[in-house]
Amino acid sequence: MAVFTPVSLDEIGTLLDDFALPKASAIEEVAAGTENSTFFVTLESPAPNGEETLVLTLFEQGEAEDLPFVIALLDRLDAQGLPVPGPLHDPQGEALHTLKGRPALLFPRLPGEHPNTPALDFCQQAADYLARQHQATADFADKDFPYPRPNARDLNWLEQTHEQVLPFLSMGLKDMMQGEITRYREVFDRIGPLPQAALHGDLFRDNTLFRSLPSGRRLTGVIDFYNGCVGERLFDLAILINDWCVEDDGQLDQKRYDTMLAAYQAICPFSPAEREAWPWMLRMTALRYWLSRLLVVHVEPQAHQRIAKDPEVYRRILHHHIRHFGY
Ligand SMILES: Nc1ncnc2c1ncn2[C@@H]1O[C@H](COP(=O)(O)OP(=O)(O)OP(=O)(O)O)[C@@H](O)[C@H]1O
Ligand SMILES: N[C@@H](CCO)C(=O)O
Repeated sequence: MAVFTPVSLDEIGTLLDDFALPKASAIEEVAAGTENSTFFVTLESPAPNGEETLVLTLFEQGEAEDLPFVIALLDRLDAQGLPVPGPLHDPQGEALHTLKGRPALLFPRLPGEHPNTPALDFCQQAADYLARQHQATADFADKDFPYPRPNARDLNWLEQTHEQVLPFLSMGLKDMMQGEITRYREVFDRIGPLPQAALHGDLFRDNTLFRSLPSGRRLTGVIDFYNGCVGERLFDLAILINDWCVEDDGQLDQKRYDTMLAAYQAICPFSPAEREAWPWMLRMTALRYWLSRLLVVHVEPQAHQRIAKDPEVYRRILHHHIRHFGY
């Protein structure tokens, strides 16, 4: 289940006219994805930039006010030559339109497949990409940057939200969650500010595309920037590593971990504060997903029609990090 708002060929025709694009010959609902309605749109003839298939996304989660940030971020990364779907702009320069009462964006369809097994060359390229994104967007954290979007899933959010899931946890897990959050506050207040940039905010394997080319397997797409925000670079790197380097039983794959840390730090070396914060950030982002998944399962299952992912996976990852990195 991924399309919450169906769209017909006639309905998309109006939108394509607004972008001065050729008509659509086919529209296909995309089955993956859990938050927005996504379609592949085949054009009758190639668009002026050569695209023959576009992606149409209708935003279902009421985040329209955040889309100018996402558009600015994708425009920047696209201009830097990073493998992201730069949103299409109409002849007036506007990317954001409305279709069926929903905010709508059109993107090029990037080639490639989501990687199931995170082979080392995939890990290296994903971490290299993330460092390049952070390097290209340090100015997004400037106070007067025109599109502010603070991290909505940071420590403040953990502190404010976690009580909602406590009734659904055993005594032991309740203590663990509360104890962890208290410790994060102590540690991060003591360490002080960390370098910031524009974050992807959710760089899981299923938000990347890879393709086999004559030159080898290449990262051809990074997608789903809707958790994009300004925040601490380490927060993004820890999300990446927790998904790419940890098995579902919570065990860390040391080779993948070393590969990703080395690839990231080749471009964005850790500051002393980041070195100290790193194991805590791995724990905090594991707890961030344990909590967000618990919220979807227990607190807000109907509110957003969202498809629940297993919170236990991230509970196990957090347990691993606590054992592995200690206090
Ligand atoms: N530009 C693109 N090029 C190729 N495929 C794309 C593109 N954008 C989206 N897709 C495909 O559509 C699927 C859903 O897109 P997306 O991840 O943005 O949706 P979502 O509902 O926000 O999902 P989730 O938050 O669960 O990852 C992706 O998994 C991918 O297969
Ligand atoms: N990547 C998220 C879902 C999309 O926000 C998760 O795995 O919980």
